[in-house]
Amino acid sequence: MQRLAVLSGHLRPVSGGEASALERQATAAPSTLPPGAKPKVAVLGAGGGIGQPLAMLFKLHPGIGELSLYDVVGTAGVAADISHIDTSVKVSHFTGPDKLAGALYGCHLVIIPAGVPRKPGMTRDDLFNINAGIVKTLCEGVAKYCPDAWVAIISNPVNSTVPIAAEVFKRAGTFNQGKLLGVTKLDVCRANAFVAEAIGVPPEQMDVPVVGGHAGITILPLLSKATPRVELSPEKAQALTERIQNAGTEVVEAKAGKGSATLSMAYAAYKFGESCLRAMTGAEGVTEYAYVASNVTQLPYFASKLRLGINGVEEYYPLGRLNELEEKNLAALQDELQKSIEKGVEFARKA
Ligand SMILES: NC(=O)C1=CN([C@@H]2O[C@H](COP(=O)(O)OP(=O)(O)OC[C@H]3O[C@@H](n4cnc5c(N)ncnc54)[C@H](O)[C@@H]3O)[C@@H](O)[C@H]2O)C=CC1
Ligand SMILES: O=C([O-])CC(=O)C(=O)O
Repeated sequence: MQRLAVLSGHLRPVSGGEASALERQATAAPSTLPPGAKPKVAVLGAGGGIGQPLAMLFKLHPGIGELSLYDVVGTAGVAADISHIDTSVKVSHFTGPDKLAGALYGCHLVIIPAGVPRKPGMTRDDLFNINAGIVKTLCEGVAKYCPDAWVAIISNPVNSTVPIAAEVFKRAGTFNQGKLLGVTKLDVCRANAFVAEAIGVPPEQMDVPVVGGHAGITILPLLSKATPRVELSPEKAQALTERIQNAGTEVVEAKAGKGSATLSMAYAAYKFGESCLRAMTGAEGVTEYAYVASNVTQLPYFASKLRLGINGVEEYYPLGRLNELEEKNLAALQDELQKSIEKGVEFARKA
Protein backbone atom coordinates (compact mmCIF):
# COMPACT_ATOMS: atom_id res chain seq x y z
CA MET A 1 0.00 0.00 0.00
CA GLN A 2 1.41 3.36 -1.03
CA ARG A 3 0.73 5.10 2.28
CA LEU A 4 2.48 2.43 4.30
CA ALA A 5 5.33 2.30 1.83
CA VAL A 6 6.03 5.98 2.40
CA LEU A 7 5.30 6.24 6.08
CA SER A 8 6.87 3.01 7.19
CA GLY A 9 8.95 1.64 4.37
CA HIS A 10 11.59 4.33 3.78
CA LEU A 11 15.26 3.72 4.33
CA ARG A 12 16.18 7.28 5.31
CA PRO A 13 14.56 10.00 7.41
CA VAL A 14 11.49 11.27 5.58
CA SER A 15 10.48 14.88 6.04
CA GLY A 16 7.02 15.82 7.23
CA GLY A 17 6.56 17.46 3.78
CA GLU A 18 7.01 14.19 1.95
CA ALA A 19 4.37 12.58 4.08
CA SER A 20 1.91 15.47 4.02
CA ALA A 21 -0.27 14.23 1.16
CA LEU A 22 -0.71 11.02 3.07
CA GLU A 23 -1.36 12.79 6.34
CA ARG A 24 -4.38 14.52 4.85
CA GLN A 25 -6.00 11.16 4.45
CA ALA A 26 -4.38 9.49 7.43
CA THR A 27 -6.72 7.62 9.69
CA ALA A 28 -5.88 5.18 12.42
CA ALA A 29 -3.78 2.26 11.23
CA PRO A 30 -4.23 -1.04 13.03
CA SER A 31 -1.53 -1.07 15.69
CA THR A 32 -1.81 -4.69 16.72
CA LEU A 33 1.58 -6.19 16.04
CA PRO A 34 1.63 -9.13 13.64
CA PRO A 35 3.87 -11.94 14.99
CA GLY A 36 7.53 -11.12 14.40
CA ALA A 37 6.86 -7.49 13.35
CA LYS A 38 8.92 -4.76 14.97
CA PRO A 39 7.03 -1.96 16.72
CA LYS A 40 6.92 1.67 15.62
CA VAL A 41 7.75 4.08 18.43
CA ALA A 42 7.02 7.83 18.48
CA VAL A 43 8.73 10.39 20.69
CA LEU A 44 6.65 13.58 20.97
CA GLY A 45 8.95 16.39 22.13
CA ALA A 46 11.92 14.75 20.41
CA GLY A 47 13.86 18.01 20.00
CA GLY A 48 14.13 18.62 23.74
CA GLY A 49 16.48 17.83 26.56
CA ILE A 50 14.88 14.43 27.21
CA GLY A 51 13.69 13.78 23.67
CA GLN A 52 17.13 13.92 22.03
CA PRO A 53 19.00 11.39 24.20
CA LEU A 54 15.88 9.23 24.35
CA ALA A 55 15.73 9.20 20.55
CA MET A 56 19.38 8.17 20.45
CA LEU A 57 18.82 5.33 22.90
CA PHE A 58 15.84 4.06 20.89
CA LYS A 59 17.95 4.19 17.71
CA LEU A 60 20.16 1.59 19.42
CA HIS A 61 17.25 -0.73 20.27
CA PRO A 62 17.33 -3.79 18.00
CA GLY A 63 13.62 -4.52 18.58
CA ILE A 64 12.30 -1.26 17.12
CA GLY A 65 11.29 -1.10 13.45
CA GLU A 66 10.69 2.62 13.07
CA LEU A 67 11.35 5.62 15.28
CA SER A 68 9.12 8.61 14.61
CA LEU A 69 10.39 11.93 15.97
CA TYR A 70 7.89 14.76 16.48
CA ASP A 71 8.31 18.25 17.92
CA VAL A 72 7.26 21.79 17.10
CA VAL A 73 10.91 22.55 16.33
CA GLY A 74 14.22 20.83 15.66
CA THR A 75 13.29 17.29 14.65
CA ALA A 76 15.05 17.39 11.25
CA GLY A 77 18.41 17.95 12.92
CA VAL A 78 17.92 15.24 15.53
CA ALA A 79 16.79 12.77 12.86
CA ALA A 80 19.69 13.60 10.50
CA ASP A 81 22.12 13.22 13.37
CA ILE A 82 20.96 9.88 14.81
CA SER A 83 20.22 8.39 11.38
CA HIS A 84 24.02 8.22 10.88
CA ILE A 85 24.22 5.64 13.69
CA ASP A 86 24.69 2.30 11.94
CA THR A 87 21.71 0.43 13.36
CA SER A 88 18.65 -0.82 11.46
CA VAL A 89 16.02 1.33 13.21
CA LYS A 90 14.41 3.60 10.57
CA VAL A 91 14.12 7.22 11.63
CA SER A 92 11.41 9.59 10.43
CA HIS A 93 10.80 13.17 11.53
CA PHE A 94 7.80 15.47 11.67
CA THR A 95 7.69 19.12 12.71
CA GLY A 96 4.63 21.11 13.70
CA PRO A 97 0.96 20.34 14.41
CA ASP A 98 0.01 19.68 10.79
CA LYS A 99 2.54 16.83 10.75
CA LEU A 100 1.29 15.12 13.92
CA ALA A 101 -0.85 12.67 11.96
CA GLY A 102 2.15 11.43 9.97
CA ALA A 103 4.19 11.11 13.16
CA LEU A 104 1.59 8.97 14.88
CA TYR A 105 0.26 6.88 12.04
CA GLY A 106 0.65 3.18 12.86
CA CYS A 107 2.54 3.73 16.13
CA HIS A 108 2.56 1.04 18.81
CA LEU A 109 4.23 3.04 21.58
CA VAL A 110 4.02 6.82 21.98
CA ILE A 111 6.30 8.48 24.54
CA ILE A 112 5.54 12.09 25.44
CA PRO A 113 8.23 14.32 26.95
CA ALA A 114 6.80 17.46 25.24
CA GLY A 115 6.43 20.57 27.34
CA VAL A 116 8.34 23.01 29.50
CA PRO A 117 10.64 21.97 32.36
CA ARG A 118 10.98 23.61 35.79
CA LYS A 119 13.33 26.41 36.79
CA PRO A 120 14.60 26.83 40.37
CA GLY A 121 11.81 27.88 42.75
CA MET A 122 9.04 26.27 40.68
CA THR A 123 6.93 23.24 41.56
CA ARG A 124 5.91 20.75 38.91
CA ASP A 125 2.37 22.07 39.26
CA ASP A 126 3.64 25.49 38.12
CA LEU A 127 4.07 23.85 34.68
CA PHE A 128 0.38 22.93 34.49
CA ASN A 129 -0.82 26.01 32.59
CA ILE A 130 1.50 25.33 29.65
CA ASN A 131 1.89 21.56 29.67
CA ALA A 132 -1.76 20.61 30.24
CA GLY A 133 -2.75 22.02 26.84
CA ILE A 134 0.24 20.44 25.10
CA VAL A 135 -0.53 16.97 26.48
CA LYS A 136 -4.22 17.36 25.67
CA THR A 137 -3.55 18.28 22.03
CA LEU A 138 -1.01 15.50 21.53
CA CYS A 139 -3.35 12.92 23.07
CA GLU A 140 -6.17 14.07 20.79
CA GLY A 141 -3.80 13.16 17.97
CA VAL A 142 -3.08 9.76 19.53
CA ALA A 143 -6.83 9.08 19.87
CA LYS A 144 -7.28 9.87 16.19
CA TYR A 145 -4.24 8.34 14.53
CA CYS A 146 -3.04 5.46 16.74
CA PRO A 147 -5.84 4.76 19.25
CA ASP A 148 -4.50 1.31 20.14
CA ALA A 149 -1.00 2.51 20.99
CA TRP A 150 0.54 2.34 24.43
CA VAL A 151 1.03 5.90 25.70
CA ALA A 152 3.77 6.81 28.18
CA ILE A 153 3.55 10.31 29.62
CA ILE A 154 6.64 12.08 30.93
CA SER A 155 5.44 15.71 30.73
CA ASN A 156 4.87 17.30 34.12
CA PRO A 157 2.92 17.56 36.28
CA VAL A 158 2.49 13.81 35.68
CA ASN A 159 -0.01 13.66 38.58
CA SER A 160 -2.34 15.80 36.42
CA THR A 161 -1.24 15.14 32.83
CA VAL A 162 -2.12 11.42 33.01
CA PRO A 163 -5.72 12.17 34.13
CA ILE A 164 -5.88 14.77 31.32
CA ALA A 165 -4.83 12.13 28.78
CA ALA A 166 -7.37 9.68 30.19
CA GLU A 167 -10.18 12.22 29.83
CA VAL A 168 -9.17 12.94 26.23
CA PHE A 169 -9.23 9.23 25.42
CA LYS A 170 -12.54 8.71 27.25
CA ARG A 171 -14.10 11.51 25.27
CA ALA A 172 -12.78 10.00 22.03
CA GLY A 173 -13.99 6.53 23.06
CA THR A 174 -10.45 5.10 22.90
CA PHE A 175 -9.51 4.93 26.61
CA ASN A 176 -7.66 1.76 27.53
CA GLN A 177 -6.72 1.86 31.21
CA GLY A 178 -3.95 -0.67 30.72
CA LYS A 179 -2.17 1.26 27.99
CA LEU A 180 -1.96 4.73 29.54
CA LEU A 181 1.12 4.95 31.75
CA GLY A 182 2.62 7.90 33.61
CA VAL A 183 6.38 7.46 33.70
CA THR A 184 7.67 7.33 37.30
CA LYS A 185 10.64 5.10 36.51
CA LEU A 186 13.12 7.86 37.37
CA ASP A 187 11.87 7.79 40.96
CA VAL A 188 12.67 4.08 41.10
CA CYS A 189 16.12 4.64 39.55
CA ARG A 190 16.87 7.35 42.09
CA ALA A 191 15.64 5.26 44.99
CA ASN A 192 17.84 2.37 43.84
CA ALA A 193 20.85 4.67 43.43
CA PHE A 194 20.48 6.47 46.77
CA VAL A 195 19.64 3.44 48.90
CA ALA A 196 22.43 1.39 47.32
CA GLU A 197 24.86 4.19 48.12
CA ALA A 198 23.59 4.41 51.71
CA ILE A 199 23.98 0.70 52.43
CA GLY A 200 27.01 0.03 50.25
CA VAL A 201 25.68 -2.42 47.65
CA PRO A 202 25.93 -2.15 43.83
CA PRO A 203 22.93 -0.08 42.55
CA GLU A 204 22.30 -2.72 39.88
CA GLN A 205 21.34 -5.15 42.66
CA MET A 206 18.95 -2.75 44.40
CA ASP A 207 15.19 -2.93 43.95
CA VAL A 208 13.24 -0.26 45.83
CA PRO A 209 9.48 0.02 45.24
CA VAL A 210 8.28 3.62 44.74
CA VAL A 211 4.53 4.23 44.68
CA GLY A 212 2.08 7.16 44.83
CA GLY A 213 2.61 9.98 42.37
CA HIS A 214 5.40 12.01 40.82
CA ALA A 215 5.79 15.25 42.79
CA GLY A 216 7.27 15.99 46.22
CA ILE A 217 5.47 14.18 49.03
CA THR A 218 3.35 12.18 46.58
CA ILE A 219 6.51 10.19 45.72
CA LEU A 220 6.49 7.36 48.27
CA PRO A 221 9.46 4.97 48.43
CA LEU A 222 8.68 1.76 50.31
CA LEU A 223 12.08 1.23 51.86
CA SER A 224 10.81 -1.59 54.09
CA LYS A 225 10.13 -3.60 50.94
CA ALA A 226 13.51 -3.05 49.29
CA THR A 227 15.63 -5.94 48.11
CA PRO A 228 18.20 -6.65 49.32
CA ARG A 229 16.66 -5.98 52.71
CA VAL A 230 17.57 -2.63 54.23
CA GLU A 231 17.72 -2.03 58.00
CA LEU A 232 17.23 1.69 58.64
CA SER A 233 16.30 3.72 61.69
CA PRO A 234 13.04 5.67 61.21
CA GLU A 235 15.12 8.89 61.07
CA LYS A 236 17.44 7.55 58.38
CA ALA A 237 14.48 6.10 56.44
CA GLN A 238 12.71 9.47 56.53
CA ALA A 239 15.88 11.29 55.43
CA LEU A 240 16.30 8.91 52.47
CA THR A 241 12.59 9.23 51.64
CA GLU A 242 12.91 13.01 51.53
CA ARG A 243 16.01 12.85 49.33
CA ILE A 244 14.13 10.66 46.84
CA GLN A 245 11.11 12.99 46.98
CA ASN A 246 13.30 16.05 46.35
CA ALA A 247 15.65 14.49 43.80
CA GLY A 248 14.07 16.30 40.85
CA THR A 249 14.54 19.61 42.65
CA GLU A 250 18.15 18.66 43.40
CA VAL A 251 18.77 18.48 39.63
CA VAL A 252 16.75 21.63 38.87
CA GLU A 253 18.85 23.58 41.38
CA ALA A 254 22.15 22.11 40.14
CA LYS A 255 21.23 23.06 36.56
CA ALA A 256 20.50 26.59 37.85
CA GLY A 257 17.88 27.66 35.30
CA LYS A 258 18.93 25.35 32.45
CA GLY A 259 16.10 22.85 32.96
CA SER A 260 15.55 19.65 34.91
CA ALA A 261 16.68 16.04 34.69
CA THR A 262 17.18 15.06 31.05
CA LEU A 263 19.89 12.39 30.81
CA SER A 264 18.76 10.26 33.76
CA MET A 265 15.17 10.75 32.57
CA ALA A 266 16.06 9.62 29.04
CA TYR A 267 17.71 6.53 30.56
CA ALA A 268 14.65 5.86 32.74
CA ALA A 269 12.24 6.36 29.83
CA TYR A 270 14.35 4.07 27.67
CA LYS A 271 14.31 1.31 30.28
CA PHE A 272 10.57 1.81 30.76
CA GLY A 273 9.96 1.81 26.99
CA GLU A 274 12.06 -1.34 26.70
CA SER A 275 9.74 -3.07 29.20
CA CYS A 276 6.65 -1.93 27.25
CA LEU A 277 8.15 -3.23 24.01
CA ARG A 278 9.05 -6.56 25.60
CA ALA A 279 5.53 -6.94 26.98
CA MET A 280 3.74 -5.96 23.77
CA THR A 281 5.82 -8.42 21.78
CA GLY A 282 4.86 -11.30 24.04
CA ALA A 283 7.46 -11.49 26.84
CA GLU A 284 6.01 -12.79 30.08
CA GLY A 285 6.63 -11.65 33.63
CA VAL A 286 7.48 -8.04 32.75
CA THR A 287 6.97 -5.78 35.77
CA GLU A 288 7.30 -2.02 36.07
CA TYR A 289 6.18 0.84 38.28
CA ALA A 290 3.98 3.48 36.63
CA TYR A 291 1.30 6.03 37.48
CA VAL A 292 -1.98 4.69 36.13
CA ALA A 293 -5.75 4.66 36.62
CA SER A 294 -5.94 2.26 39.52
CA ASN A 295 -7.93 0.58 42.27
CA VAL A 296 -4.90 -0.21 44.41
CA THR A 297 -5.84 2.61 46.82
CA GLN A 298 -8.89 4.85 47.04
CA LEU A 299 -7.19 7.37 44.75
CA PRO A 300 -8.33 7.03 41.13
CA TYR A 301 -4.73 7.30 39.85
CA PHE A 302 -1.76 5.84 41.65
CA ALA A 303 1.75 4.63 40.83
CA SER A 304 2.43 1.07 41.88
CA LYS A 305 3.98 -2.17 40.73
CA LEU A 306 2.33 -3.55 37.58
CA ARG A 307 2.68 -6.65 35.47
CA LEU A 308 2.66 -5.77 31.79
CA GLY A 309 1.43 -8.10 29.07
CA ILE A 310 0.59 -8.01 25.41
CA ASN A 311 -2.39 -5.68 25.96
CA GLY A 312 -0.93 -3.40 28.61
CA VAL A 313 -1.27 -3.69 32.38
CA GLU A 314 -2.41 -7.20 33.30
CA GLU A 315 -1.97 -7.10 37.06
CA TYR A 316 -1.93 -4.37 39.70
CA TYR A 317 0.05 -5.60 42.71
CA PRO A 318 -1.34 -4.58 46.10
CA LEU A 319 0.88 -2.41 48.30
CA GLY A 320 1.03 -5.04 51.01
CA ARG A 321 1.83 -4.28 54.61
CA LEU A 322 3.55 -0.93 55.15
CA ASN A 323 5.50 0.13 58.23
CA GLU A 324 4.44 3.02 60.45
CA LEU A 325 6.50 5.63 58.60
CA GLU A 326 5.21 4.51 55.20
CA GLU A 327 1.61 4.50 56.46
CA LYS A 328 2.12 8.06 57.69
CA ASN A 329 3.64 9.19 54.40
CA LEU A 330 0.88 7.43 52.43
CA ALA A 331 -1.75 9.29 54.46
CA ALA A 332 0.14 12.56 53.92
CA LEU A 333 0.11 12.33 50.12
CA GLN A 334 -3.63 11.70 49.65
CA ASP A 335 -4.88 15.30 49.58
CA GLU A 336 -2.24 16.64 47.24
CA LEU A 337 -2.55 13.75 44.81
CA GLN A 338 -6.35 13.89 44.82
CA LYS A 339 -6.26 17.64 44.09
CA SER A 340 -3.78 17.21 41.24
CA ILE A 341 -5.97 14.48 39.72
CA GLU A 342 -9.10 16.63 40.02
CA LYS A 343 -7.28 19.61 38.49
CA GLY A 344 -6.35 17.52 35.45
CA VAL A 345 -9.81 16.01 35.05
CA GLU A 346 -11.49 19.41 35.39
CA PHE A 347 -9.14 20.99 32.83
CA ALA A 348 -9.78 18.27 30.29
CA ARG A 349 -13.55 18.31 30.80
CA LYS A 350 -13.77 22.11 30.43
CA ALA A 351 -11.34 22.48 27.54
N1 LIG B 1 8.23 12.17 34.52
C1 LIG B 1 9.44 12.49 34.92
O1 LIG B 1 10.05 11.77 35.74
C2 LIG B 1 10.12 13.69 34.38
C3 LIG B 1 9.44 14.61 33.66
N2 LIG B 1 10.07 15.70 33.12
C4 LIG B 1 9.24 16.62 32.33
O2 LIG B 1 9.46 16.38 30.94
C5 LIG B 1 9.13 17.56 30.20
C6 LIG B 1 10.20 17.85 29.16
O3 LIG B 1 11.42 18.16 29.77
P1 LIG B 1 12.71 18.56 28.89
O4 LIG B 1 12.89 17.62 27.76
O5 LIG B 1 13.82 18.78 29.83
O6 LIG B 1 12.23 19.96 28.30
P2 LIG B 1 12.77 20.71 26.99
O7 LIG B 1 12.23 22.10 27.05
O8 LIG B 1 14.24 20.53 26.85
O9 LIG B 1 12.07 19.90 25.81
C7 LIG B 1 10.70 19.88 25.62
C8 LIG B 1 10.43 19.77 24.16
O10 LIG B 1 9.01 19.79 23.99
C9 LIG B 1 8.77 20.49 22.80
N3 LIG B 1 7.39 20.95 22.72
C10 LIG B 1 6.81 22.03 23.28
N4 LIG B 1 5.54 22.13 22.90
C11 LIG B 1 5.28 21.06 22.12
C12 LIG B 1 4.14 20.59 21.42
N5 LIG B 1 2.99 21.24 21.46
N6 LIG B 1 4.27 19.47 20.69
C13 LIG B 1 5.43 18.79 20.65
N7 LIG B 1 6.54 19.19 21.27
C14 LIG B 1 6.46 20.31 22.00
C15 LIG B 1 9.77 21.63 22.81
O11 LIG B 1 9.92 22.20 21.51
C16 LIG B 1 11.00 20.93 23.33
O12 LIG B 1 11.80 20.45 22.27
C17 LIG B 1 8.95 18.65 31.24
O13 LIG B 1 7.58 18.86 31.46
C18 LIG B 1 9.58 18.07 32.48
O14 LIG B 1 9.07 18.62 33.67
C19 LIG B 1 11.41 15.89 33.27
C20 LIG B 1 12.16 14.98 33.99
C21 LIG B 1 11.58 13.85 34.65
O1 LIG C 1 11.90 17.79 38.80
C1 LIG C 1 11.42 18.06 37.69
O2 LIG C 1 10.86 19.12 37.41
C2 LIG C 1 11.56 17.03 36.63
C3 LIG C 1 11.12 15.74 37.18
O3 LIG C 1 9.95 15.42 37.21
C4 LIG C 1 12.13 14.93 37.85
O4 LIG C 1 13.35 15.13 37.67
O5 LIG C 1 11.71 14.04 38.60
